[in-house]
Formats: sequence, structure tokens, C-alpha cells
Amino acid sequence: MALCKGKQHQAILQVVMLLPCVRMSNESNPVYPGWNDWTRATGTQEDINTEEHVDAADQEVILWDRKIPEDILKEIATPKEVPAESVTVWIDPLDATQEYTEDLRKYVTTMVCVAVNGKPVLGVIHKPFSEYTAWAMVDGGSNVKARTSYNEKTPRIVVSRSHSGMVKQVALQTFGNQTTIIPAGGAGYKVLALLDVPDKSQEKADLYIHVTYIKKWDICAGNAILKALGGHMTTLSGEEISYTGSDGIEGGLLASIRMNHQALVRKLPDLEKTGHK
Ligand SMILES: Nc1ncnc2c1ncn2[C@@H]1O[C@H](COP(=O)(O)O)[C@@H](OP(=O)(O)O)[C@H]1O
Ligand SMILES: [Mg+2]
Repeated sequence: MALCKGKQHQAILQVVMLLPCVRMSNESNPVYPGWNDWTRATGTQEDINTEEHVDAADQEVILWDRKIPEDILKEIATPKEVPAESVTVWIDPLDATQEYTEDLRKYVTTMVCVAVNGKPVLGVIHKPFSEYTAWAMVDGGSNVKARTSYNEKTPRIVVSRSHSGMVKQVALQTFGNQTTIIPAGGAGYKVLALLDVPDKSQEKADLYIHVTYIKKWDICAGNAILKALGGHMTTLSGEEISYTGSDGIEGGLLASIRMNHQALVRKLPDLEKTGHK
């Protein structure tokens, strides 16, 4: 089956391999050109949200033989059946676009996320240039884990280098001047910074904070992975993010793992009141 174009779409291939683990109970949905069986399994066109702009000249295709690799199968204990109409798929075919244009390739990821009833359940973050892939499924399996320790008092905080807003001021005001700020590109890269990732080019951080508007395809996969591993990604006021409806969120982002997330939320200033948005 012709599935998608280009090597950078390995993450999409990964999620297709995982999709049978979130089984659909409705097999009679429309088929879209170029997406064939995957789309039949995932619902109507509105349910696939992607940033991709397809170049008609690019004829390269990746073939999928419908076999789920053993290393993934052995991690998924119990597949769950869900109605197709409850599923939304978010795809970011190139995260850290700005950094890619600056040839800062270590920040670039491709991401796919499956949400069920707006809740992120399956996330894949792939680094096309180092060929590292992290995936995790809520109440399923994963190939990545949290680190053993995190610094909650004076955390190293990974933040945007190109859409920073007032994030540095917010971080220093909340955690003090001893806090290390790590500017980095890409939401996928920044979530991986919180995890135990063997990739040599990956920096490590204790928290990820973002204060400006951000799109759901940038954050859904990271949210699913963090959630699957016991971590959290919420708005800065601690609200869970719903992955249906609108394309983006306004309330900023706080991502943590193995920390008291609600205590961190209470520490953060109210951005509306402080004018730090
Ligand atoms: N204020 C904003 N408006 C729109 N997109 C934003 C944004 N802030 C961050 N993003 C998007 O979120 C991703 C991570 O941003 P950053 O690297 O600044 O942390 C990038 O995705 P893309 O590279 O896929 O466009 C970026 O464009
Ligand atoms: Mg992106």
C-alpha cells in the first residue's frame, strides 16, 4: 500500500504501524486519495489535521506491508477498540521549521498523534536526521522512559528560541536566577529533552515552558508520550488540552514528568495579570 512520501515521514509510518493497537469499530468510512487503508481505519477527513503541503513533483513513496513490527507488538499488551468518529489524528511533518531553515537539524522532528475523544493516547516523535524515534501509548507500551531524577527546585527549563515571548522572564520570576534557561527549537525536541533519550545531539531539561500561542499538531504527540509515561502537559494554568476542535491553544504550555505538576502550576504567575503573554 502506498502510504506517504519521503523519508522524513518515518513517524507517520510508525503511527500507522501502531494504529491497529487503537482498533476502530467502524470500518466503513470514506477513503481519501493517497491515504488508503490508514484513512479508512481513522474516520473522516476532518479527523486528520496536518501541516503538510505536498510537493506534486516528489514521487517517493514508502510501502507498508501491514505487518506490525515485533518490537512494537510485544509492548502493546491489550489493543482497545474505539469508534472511528472519536479519533482525531494530528500530524506535524516538519517541526522546528525555523531551525531547519537555519540548518540546525538536531531540533527537527516529525510527529504524529492519535487522540480519542480529544484525549491524547498515542504519540510518535521521530528525528529524521539522527533516525531516533520515541513512541508511547497511554495504557499501552512505549520505547522511551523518564529519566531517574529531575531538579524541581532550580530546574533547567527548555524554552522556544524563535517564539519565546516573555518566557525567560516568567521562568526566572518563578524559579529564581539560579535557573538555567535552554533555548531550543521545536516542540518535539523540547519534550524529548525531558526524557531519557540516547540521541547524542539531545539536550536535557527538567521542564518545558511555552508562553505564546501554539498549534495542536506541535504538542499532541509530546502530550501523549508524557501522559503515557506518567508526566503532564497542560496550559500554564494547569488545564488539560483537548485535541479536538480548534487548531491551537492560547494558554501557554507547561510540561513536566516525575514532578508535582500542580505545585508547579501554582508557582507560575498568572500571565494575563502580569502581561507576560
Ligand atoms: N506563537 C506561535 N504561533 C504559531 N506557532 C507557534 C508559536 N509558537 C510556537 N509555534 C510553533 O510550535 C513549534 C515549536 O516552536 P518553537 O520552536 O518556537 O518552540 C513550531 O512549529 P513548526 O516548526 O512546526 O512551525 C512553531 O512554529
Ligand atoms: Mg511544529
